[in-house]
Amino acid sequence: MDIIKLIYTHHRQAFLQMFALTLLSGALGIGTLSYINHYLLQDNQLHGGLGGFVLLLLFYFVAASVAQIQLARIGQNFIYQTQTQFVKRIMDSHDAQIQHIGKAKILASLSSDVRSLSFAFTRLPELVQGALFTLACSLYLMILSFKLFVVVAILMTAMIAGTHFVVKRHYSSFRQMRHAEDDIQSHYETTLNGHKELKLNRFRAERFYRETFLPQAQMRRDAHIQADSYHAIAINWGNSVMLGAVGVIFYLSMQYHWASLSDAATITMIVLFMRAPLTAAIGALPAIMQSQVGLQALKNLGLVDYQPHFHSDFRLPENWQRIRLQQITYAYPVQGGQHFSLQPIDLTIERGETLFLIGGNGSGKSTLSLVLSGLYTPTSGKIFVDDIEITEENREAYRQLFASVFTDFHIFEQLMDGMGNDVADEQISAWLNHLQLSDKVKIEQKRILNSKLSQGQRKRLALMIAALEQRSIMILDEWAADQDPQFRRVFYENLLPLLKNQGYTVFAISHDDKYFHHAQRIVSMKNGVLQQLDSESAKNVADENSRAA
Ligand SMILES: Nc1ncnc2c1ncn2[C@@H]1O[C@H](COP(=O)(O)OP(=O)(O)OP(=O)(O)O)[C@@H](O)[C@H]1O
Repeated sequence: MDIIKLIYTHHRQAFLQMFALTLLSGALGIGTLSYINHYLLQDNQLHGGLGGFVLLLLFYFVAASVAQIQLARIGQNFIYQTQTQFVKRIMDSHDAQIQHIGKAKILASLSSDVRSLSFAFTRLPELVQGALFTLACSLYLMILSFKLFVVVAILMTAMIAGTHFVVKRHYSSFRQMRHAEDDIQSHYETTLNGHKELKLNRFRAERFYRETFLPQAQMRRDAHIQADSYHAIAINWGNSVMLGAVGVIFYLSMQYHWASLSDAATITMIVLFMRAPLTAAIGALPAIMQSQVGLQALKNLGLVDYQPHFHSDFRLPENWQRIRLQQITYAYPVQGGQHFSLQPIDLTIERGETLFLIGGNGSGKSTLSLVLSGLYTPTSGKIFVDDIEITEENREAYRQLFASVFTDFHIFEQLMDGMGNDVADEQISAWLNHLQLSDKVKIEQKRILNSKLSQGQRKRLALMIAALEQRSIMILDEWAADQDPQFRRVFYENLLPLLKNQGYTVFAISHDDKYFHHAQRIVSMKNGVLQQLDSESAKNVADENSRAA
């Protein structure tokens, strides 16, 4: 199974430890049974054997407990590793891939697949223990009575074959369940993100609930019931065969003298002793199969492999002078028969300039800013920093030149500069002043304490966070769109010049034609085609866009 291979390849030490511990507790269990048969079931040895028996029992208790505790420790470490590595892999994956997969699928994987993998790992010892116990017990049985061993082996084969038959059906239920999980996660998100709309329109709420959500929830419930039913059948089939074996052993021993009474009692004990681990092994199968489905779902996400480091060794010159885009294109994957692509773009950005990108809705402005920042890898064309071409080796270092406020920005409460160091309190209060947030935002130990602000205020906070990073180039995607007219003016007339004076290169997407004269240079985007403009033609483009709107 892939899951066992994965654990063995990536967690070999833990797996071998677990195997050895399981073996030890199994061997001690069998040893105890053999002791009972050899000493306690023989009348003449009874007195001499009791002390040794107590010692052996004590040893079994201590060793089995230590093994179990150790197994729990290994299991929890595995869960910790799986969860933390998954989050790091999300961080390292390409932004375009994350957008393509979608939040709902990733969250479903985090909550369902990572958990099922971890759960399988903790159940794996039971499977291994069950298999080892069965093997060891069979060997011991063979020594006691070969004929009874053959009978038990036939019954066990029937049991395993029956279980296998049921388990195969079980697997398809898991695949159905996992499929429903993605949809349900996305419906949870819709319920929370669209809460206001659903509250205001109860008919929409009712239709969403009845027509979209309930069918998926029902499908998941039915698949669960089916899976649980198969599981119950497998367990009870196993139990029944084992109990049947006890009856058959006594019957054959008493009626046909295949074994003495004491051997029959020991064989029965062995069979009953085997029952618990074997039932546990069968019980572990669903978790292991579920993890197999989870493992496939995780693979399908296409995240990059786990890397422990955060930084590449590559550094670009801090005093770079120009960034040059040469024949850059970017094509989104085809969706519903349509797909947008940037046409070959040539653009040079000089260090320290303030450049505006304008254009109508859907023309490709945000796409270009994402390509420029290195978050999207161009489909074709080249990017140069001075004369250094940006490739896979230095793309990570290239991204470190940028700070941004995109339209879907996130506010991180911890304030830091672009190298991850604390920023001076004076710088923080200066930016709070510039952004007229001093009375609104409380900061303690370089942490923002109240980020529950209006949308316009949150965007000001995002600008402060980006500015404090002191990266050489700043991308602002329609930053002023949520600002009131007074602060919009402050932004264009005071803040942009301030950023320029502080040495920032600003790449701003803007629809505010009133302020176009504050740009040193304006470029316009139309249907993915980029055009350089003077401020007069920029005004004409803006007029055209507003007439079209
Ligand atoms: N993740 C995506 N997958 C596929 N197509 C996309 C994706 N994101 C955007 N697009 C398409 O790319 C085109 C350009 O989108 P983009 O967001 O770059 O436009 P924009 O100029 O920034 O628009 P706006 O002014 O409305 O923000 C749009 O037509 C859109 O349908």
